Amino acid sequence: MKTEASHTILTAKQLSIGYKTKKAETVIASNINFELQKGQLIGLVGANGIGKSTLLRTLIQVQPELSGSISLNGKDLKTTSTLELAKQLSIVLTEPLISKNLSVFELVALGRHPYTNWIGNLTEVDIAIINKSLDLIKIVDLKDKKCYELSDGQLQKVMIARALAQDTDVIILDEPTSHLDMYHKAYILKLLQRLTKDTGKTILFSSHEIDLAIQLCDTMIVMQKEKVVCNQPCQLISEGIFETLFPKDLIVFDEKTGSFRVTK
Ligand SMILES: Nc1ncnc2c1ncn2[C@@H]1O[C@H](COP(=O)(O)OP(=O)(O)OP(=O)(O)O)[C@@H](O)[C@H]1O
Repeated sequence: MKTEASHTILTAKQLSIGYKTKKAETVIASNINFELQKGQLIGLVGANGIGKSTLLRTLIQVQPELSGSISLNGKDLKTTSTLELAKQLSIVLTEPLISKNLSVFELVALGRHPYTNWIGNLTEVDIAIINKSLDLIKIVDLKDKKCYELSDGQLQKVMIARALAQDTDVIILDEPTSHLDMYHKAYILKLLQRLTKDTGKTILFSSHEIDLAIQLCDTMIVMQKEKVVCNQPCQLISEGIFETLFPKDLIVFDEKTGSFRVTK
């Protein structure tokens, strides 16, 4: 629900996403409309292969939309330069494309790249922001460790700290909970929820952890074959959206508990 103080930060209008070659166009999803509000935690869910990563890649402009528009803080992304975009939107990918030979501090420092000169010299302000990011994620003690010494859960926290150091309004994460055990899945999503409250940033993540997303998100985007819907989790439950997400032969959604269970 929109309150008077709400502020729309990321908007998709009549968005159609997919893949285009010289010969053909494959539409993965169309008629996507949403308005994401500042300071919210937003979960993007849907079955395997439905198009979550395609949508996120389109939102971060790694691939072009087929049609429709995306705007960030009221400005169409088509008219936003790469550098401008890097100051407004940061990304955490499932498989980090980084050298694990870097120390944790060095990796988090990469988040300052859009602001540093071409040699990458860090100013005192940059260093203060890096340290604040490490502190917010509670990984100051890992600062001097090499990334290859970290567990998957620790590395995920470091990647989130890098995104924080980039100091953008919006952070987008593609499956931040993959490779993690049950405890760390909940830990990371709870951490993202805390960050939205502590920093006012808008965080959008894709995940297969629908039960956790229902409990923690302010808003969810649910991708289905026929439609993409965006609403508060409780509204989506009452609209019966989760019941139609998967074939009912194996798992069913229990509206009372807001979770899935295996059929007997
Ligand atoms: N580079 C590509 N070229 C053409 N089609 C692609 C490409 N990448 C993905 N696809 C197709 O787009 C569809 C959506 O894939 P996508 O990876 O976005 O789904 P997803 O919801 O993120 O899946 P998962 O939950 O399994 O990660 C799939 O049918 C996939 O085969």
